[in-house]
Amino acid sequence: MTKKTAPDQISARPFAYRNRTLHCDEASLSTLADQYGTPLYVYSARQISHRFQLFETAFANRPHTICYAVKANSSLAIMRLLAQQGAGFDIVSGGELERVRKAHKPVLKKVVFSGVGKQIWEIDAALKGNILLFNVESETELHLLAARAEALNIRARFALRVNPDVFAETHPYISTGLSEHKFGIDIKAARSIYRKAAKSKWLDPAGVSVHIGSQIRKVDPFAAALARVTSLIADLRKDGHDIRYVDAGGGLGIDYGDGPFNPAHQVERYAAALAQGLAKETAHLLLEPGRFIVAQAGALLTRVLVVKKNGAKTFVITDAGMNDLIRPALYHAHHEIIPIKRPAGKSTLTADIVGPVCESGDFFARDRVLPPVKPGDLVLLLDAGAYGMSLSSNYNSRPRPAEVLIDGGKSKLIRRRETIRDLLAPELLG
Ligand SMILES: Cc1ncc(COP(=O)(O)O)c(C=O)c1O
Ligand SMILES: N[C@@H](CCCC[NH3+])C(=O)O
Repeated sequence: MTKKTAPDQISARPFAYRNRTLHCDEASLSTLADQYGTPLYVYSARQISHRFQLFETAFANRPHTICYAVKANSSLAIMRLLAQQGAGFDIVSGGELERVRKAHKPVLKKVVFSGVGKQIWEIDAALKGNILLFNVESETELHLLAARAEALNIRARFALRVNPDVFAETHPYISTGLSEHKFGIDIKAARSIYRKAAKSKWLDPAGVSVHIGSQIRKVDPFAAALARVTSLIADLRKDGHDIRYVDAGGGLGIDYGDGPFNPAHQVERYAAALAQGLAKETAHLLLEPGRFIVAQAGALLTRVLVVKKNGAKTFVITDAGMNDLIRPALYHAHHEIIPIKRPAGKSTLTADIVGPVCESGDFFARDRVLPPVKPGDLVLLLDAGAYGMSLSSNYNSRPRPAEVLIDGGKSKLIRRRETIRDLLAPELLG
């Protein structure tokens, strides 16, 4: 088991040079590449636990449950690590529910279920698992939930996920809290929907939830969204509903650049903003952080296959591609890229770092200045622990990477590398 570390004792990233070789905590990345091959996702259990504890500490003064957002990194081993620390989970599918069951079954009672298109089999499985809360995103879903609850003779605790119409100042693809987005229910319509729902004995209006987007660095939008939710809760109480939970969603951002970043400070500012929005509201607070917990704890280790020039441009082609880490292609996201062997001199190369996939969008960085590299060298893409492996695919029939967790100086394989046989297994020649 990972020991709890005091918030100020560890740096924002677990990757650092020791004797000129990059390590993840005590493990040499060059040794890991030899042992497990590349591309390889590497995570620090210590950093994940540390981030979780930062959240616990920042919210220690009020009743709360941290429901880690499974979509950020759905590894069973990482989920188990977090469950052992007391985490609940935010899920968005029947598949993620099954992951919770497999990682640590008793934690089903700390699960909240979000998502705009829940299907009957998913609702049934969650009702039977007696999860904590359904975050309902439409009236259609509310009717379906009531019908399934009646069919199974299980009363459903629910929160409406309200859309507060607050701008989250993040990439448009990952902003969710404006009325133009598909997520949630217009906050102005919520009160009357709770009134209607309360007429069904199969529905328990137990909470209100909100989630305004992801990778949000400024904390004011969280305060604004929560203030609107708090005022709704006051109205719902006047209407006689027994609201016990307020779900503030996830979305706290990290620093993907090379500047200084103080995670403890960031989560404290976030907690203060939520406290401001909640004012005197004392309902049990649910939090759904994903990225903040796992992004910087993980990185993608890859080997350079080719260095080539096309006209004026230099390309560094690695054995990882956009199918392994799609964030740069999808959002033009920035990931720092560093060599595993610390460079001796000061000379540099300006190049596009790209994968082998047959798409021009298959890049990790464009016109990036980095120390000279040659085929066979290892490089590391930082901050890839969230929305890396969980967004990976088999495009170009490429088996997905293996994953290792570094814990107490030891490396544990937590997902073996896929094989071509794995890829072809579900297919039928017809
Ligand atoms: C409902 C919900 N909760 C939590 C999260 C986790 O967000 P993040 O990883 O930004 O903390 C997301 C993703 O944006 C989400 O859609
Ligand atoms: N996939 C996004 C985050 C999406 C959050 C999910 N609601 C990212 O990589 O940054």
